[in-house]
Amino acid sequence: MTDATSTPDTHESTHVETLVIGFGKAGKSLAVQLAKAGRQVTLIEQSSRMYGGTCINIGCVPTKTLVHSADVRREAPSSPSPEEFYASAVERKETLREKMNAANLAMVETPGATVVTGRARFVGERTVEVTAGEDRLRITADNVVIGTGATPRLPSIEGLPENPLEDPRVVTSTELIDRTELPRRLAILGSGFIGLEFASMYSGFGSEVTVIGREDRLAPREDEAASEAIAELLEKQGVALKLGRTLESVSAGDDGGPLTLNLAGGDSAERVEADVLLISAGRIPATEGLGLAEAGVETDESGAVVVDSLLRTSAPGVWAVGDVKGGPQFTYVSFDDFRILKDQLLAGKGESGRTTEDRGPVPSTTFLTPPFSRVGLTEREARERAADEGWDVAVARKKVAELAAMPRPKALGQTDGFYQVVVDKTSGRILGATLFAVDSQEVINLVTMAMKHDLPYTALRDAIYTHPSSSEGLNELLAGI
Ligand SMILES: Cc1cc2nc3c(=O)[nH]c(=O)nc-3n(C[C@H](O)[C@H](O)[C@H](O)COP(=O)(O)OP(=O)(O)OC[C@H]3O[C@@H](n4cnc5c(N)ncnc54)[C@H](O)[C@@H]3O)c2cc1C
Ligand SMILES: NC(=O)c1ccc[n+]([C@@H]2O[C@H](COP(=O)([O-])OP(=O)(O)OC[C@H]3O[C@@H](n4cnc5c(N)ncnc54)[C@H](O)[C@@H]3O)[C@@H](O)[C@H]2O)c1
Repeated sequence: MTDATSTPDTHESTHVETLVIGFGKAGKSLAVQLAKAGRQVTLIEQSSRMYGGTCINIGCVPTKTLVHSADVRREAPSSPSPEEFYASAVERKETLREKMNAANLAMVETPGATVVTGRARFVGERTVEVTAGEDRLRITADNVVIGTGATPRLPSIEGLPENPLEDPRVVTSTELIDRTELPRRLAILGSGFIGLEFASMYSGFGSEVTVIGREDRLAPREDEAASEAIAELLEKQGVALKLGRTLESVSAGDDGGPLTLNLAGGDSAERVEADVLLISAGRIPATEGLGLAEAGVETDESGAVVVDSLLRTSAPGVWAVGDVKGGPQFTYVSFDDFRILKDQLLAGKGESGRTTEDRGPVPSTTFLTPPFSRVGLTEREARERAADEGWDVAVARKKVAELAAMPRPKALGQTDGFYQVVVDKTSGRILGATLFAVDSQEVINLVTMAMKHDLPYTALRDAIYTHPSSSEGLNELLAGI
């Protein structure tokens, strides 16, 4: 086999040192790093459209490209028409996706690394069969890394086909962002990361958006004030929220007309008409049909590959990285998994022996406008644990509009949201932060860094920040403690 992209040859078989299944963040980073270190690695990806994985093709980057376009539209809604604007935004997204896909492939096309395009399935211990059309390739390996990611959870919905995506009016995020027609009425089932980001984004593009959430409030793990602030923002953007509701059934008709969604819960049954229904009900580990039992790889009840803190599975010489192992589904977690594995596979080269326990607090951002960012504990969680931990919990909270010494949001005309930092006054320790503001996807990393390195809140309070910036709000906010 050569160091080039290939599709499987009929019934060929080969042995490699390291086999990586899935061209995602962890998989590709590992393949490149191993090859650079003079190792032989084969990377299998089921679709050329997915070179580079979920994040760059159907996830983070294309969606945030569209979020940006939607923000531009919100600012200047006059011309062209919403439909034309949206079609050009999708084209812009697609141009970037194609470039990034090609750049990712080029990055892996390096001596020592081989990309095989086909679907992998274990047929024995550290033995995989790759299928592409009629062709089959059997590969045995010393080390196997499973990085197949996750796929959308598709609940069965009365009135829709068993696979709801067979109805062209029903989509997941993957299909929706490829369509150049702007849905006039978009209903969204699920109010997690994708549900909220798409609600904000499509309202910006000009769709009439309805979110159906089964919990009584948005982001139910957050403090109530945060849930209320998110709801207020979305309603201000024109999004209709149907919370504490379940989708009982859909009257679909087969004339291609609108869907009627029948909701239960709340005070009374309700109907919502929609041209497109987006299902964003979570993503499940992509292990179906992977033959894990034949490889001796254990999975849990959700289908996730069970791993230890070194990401080792129950099968010797087999690891799992990224979304497929369950837990938080973020590109940066997948990248950290790569670090953990690199240390093991390059052992003896002065690497540090990182484990999942070394991660420290992991932040997140939901890309609303403005973005909603979180790290560590909420106020409620901190107060619940205060007695046991001996914390004297203090909370600094200010609306963005009231942070007098932070003019950047005012300069951008975007003063929605708030800053909140929760601390233990006795030790000065930062317990958590909720930043719902312009630039919060950046500022949250600053707070995370301080938490990871046990800096007291006074370090953030007394730091010198550039001006005008969104970090400097921490000077004023934390002075209030
Ligand atoms: C709409 C959306 C928006 C998101 N936005 C963000 C965000 O803003 N920030 C963030 O951090 N995260 C975001 N995420 C989550 C993030 O994309 C994932 O957590 C991350 O990409 C997972 O990477 P991974 O390494 O697990 O594998 P993936 O990148 O998912 O790659 C797995 C690859 O394996 C391939 N594969 C699967 N099965 C097989 C098989 N049997 N044989 C061969 N190949 C196979 C797949 O085709 C895929 O390319 C988003 C996700 C979605 C869906
Ligand atoms: N900005 C980001 O970092 C970002 C953006 C998008 C996606 N992601 C990642 O992608 C993953 C998938 O996103 P998601 O929004 O699909 O999942 P999610 O887990 O964030 O939210 C799922 C939502 O669907 C609801 N739900 C689950 N089952 C349901 C059912 N049967 N019927 C109705 N509702 C149901 C849940 O209550 C929840 O509100 C997330 O976990 C996240 O880690 C991250």
